[in-house]
Amino acid sequence: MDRPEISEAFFALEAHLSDFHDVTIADLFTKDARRFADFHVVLDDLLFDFSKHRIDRTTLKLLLDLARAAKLEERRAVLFAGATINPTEGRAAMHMALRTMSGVPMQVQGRDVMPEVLAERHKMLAFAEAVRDGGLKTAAGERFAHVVNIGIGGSDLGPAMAARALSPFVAPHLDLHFVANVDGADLADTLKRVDLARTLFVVSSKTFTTLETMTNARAARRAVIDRLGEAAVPAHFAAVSTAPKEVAAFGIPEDCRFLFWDWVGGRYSLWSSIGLSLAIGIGKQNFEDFLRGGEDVDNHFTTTPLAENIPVLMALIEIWYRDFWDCAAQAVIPYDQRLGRFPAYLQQLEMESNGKSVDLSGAAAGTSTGPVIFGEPGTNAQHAFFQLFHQGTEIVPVDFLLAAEPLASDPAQHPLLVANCLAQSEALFRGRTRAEVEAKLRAQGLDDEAIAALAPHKVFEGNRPSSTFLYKSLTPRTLGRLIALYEHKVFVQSVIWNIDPFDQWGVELGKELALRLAPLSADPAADTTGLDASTAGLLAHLRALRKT
Ligand SMILES: O=P(O)(O)OC[C@H]1O[C@](O)(CO)[C@@H](O)[C@@H]1O
Repeated sequence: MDRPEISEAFFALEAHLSDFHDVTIADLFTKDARRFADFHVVLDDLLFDFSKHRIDRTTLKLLLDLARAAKLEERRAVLFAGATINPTEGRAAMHMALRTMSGVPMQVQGRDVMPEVLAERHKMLAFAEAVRDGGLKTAAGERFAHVVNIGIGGSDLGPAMAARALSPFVAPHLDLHFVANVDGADLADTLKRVDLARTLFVVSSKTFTTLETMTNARAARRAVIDRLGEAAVPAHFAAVSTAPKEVAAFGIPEDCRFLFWDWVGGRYSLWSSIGLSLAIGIGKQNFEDFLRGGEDVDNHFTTTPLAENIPVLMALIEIWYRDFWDCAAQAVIPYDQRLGRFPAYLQQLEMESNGKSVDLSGAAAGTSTGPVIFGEPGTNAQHAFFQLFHQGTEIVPVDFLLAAEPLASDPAQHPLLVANCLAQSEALFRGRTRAEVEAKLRAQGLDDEAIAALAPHKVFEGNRPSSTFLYKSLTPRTLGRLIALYEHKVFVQSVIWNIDPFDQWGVELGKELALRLAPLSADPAADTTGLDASTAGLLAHLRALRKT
């Protein structure tokens, strides 16, 4: 740690670790009757419980000292002022403007962007409504029944995740599909599920150059031409991009082109016209409610004291585990089936943002940065990898997400879901001691020898941390809130780690090498001299396999 501005706060936390050598989360609950009362925050109907953590009041104070030492409030002001917060790309990161409903001025590098944001939002939502209500027709004059979003990364994960999360709000006469992979199977399988004559393709790409998206878009265009004729293309394609010239060159008419701007990062773009396919599905009002959810969190993040600020607390607690307890992973487990793609969405948001090892000055970061994020819906995850959470040698902090009321599903099953979610977080921190295990086995009639053999396998160490997000139901507004909470968490962490969370240079090398290798993979006679031995060997074997 050679960052003078935060080293004192950092070393104080390091020293404080020893306070937990023989104190467990269960002990903290026993000692402090007010623990839940003081270790949760409410934002409207959403409750964030952070009481089941290896933290006490001193930890929180020291973590907040760390945040202040890193000048969190000042950096937050820079972010919201629309200044150049992403120096390696010379850009602002002003996705918050996209969910500003009031139209108050929002500056990007000194210019109010709200007029163009509102105009584009208006154009996109009017188009979405027209597709939805049948005002906009197919080439043959019919209503659209299928929308296929073609995009990858931030141009796919956001709308795909949200379309699934909000499926009860999607118009029943519309099916939303998402094609991302350059593996032709993705498009081929989707084309089997749609009626091409009633399908709108939305080509979503910030740059409109991404290999996967442009390959799939051209293939979809060929499919439309083969089946419906060239003249049908303008009626069956729309596009969302920051590159209007490239979109025009693809043959998409002006009224089906939707813009966003370079100050919107791909993984923050769901709030922009990239949400078009979602907006077609859920309609204008629900999409605006979704934006309101994001705006709720922007207001909370900018106006709430740090000690009660949910994204700040989320960030600091995760940093506590990452940098002081050496926890390399963080799980997100929605007990909400429709949030099934939320962990994948967060993987891009968090790992593309904070998966960095140099700081803003280009020097080694000096601390561990972003953890591995993963997750699956509960209860499925319980039957897959929770064994490791409970008894493995890794400590994996967990975020549980739970709705108080189900939407469009059998309410009789919901208490079981709730019980499982609460049971898991309780089991994780409480554990089961050797004495408890032995008493249980004895009650089952086992003798001493059998008890001695079995007991070690049945002990749960406990003291395993988790947070719980409990909300009324998974509405558009709730989803907007959840996403924005995680976005701002990522930003807070980047400030403490002093890294740029808005660039993603780490994905470039693989893209370059793929372009170099593509002709070698396509042409069996192409010269592989100069490749490393493994890559050359794999290509040779691939060529041999293709001949058999
Ligand atoms: O929207 P585009 O330009 O097609 O890019 C897709 C994705 O590719 C990345 O640039 C890197 O893989 C992501 O950040 C982005 O969301």
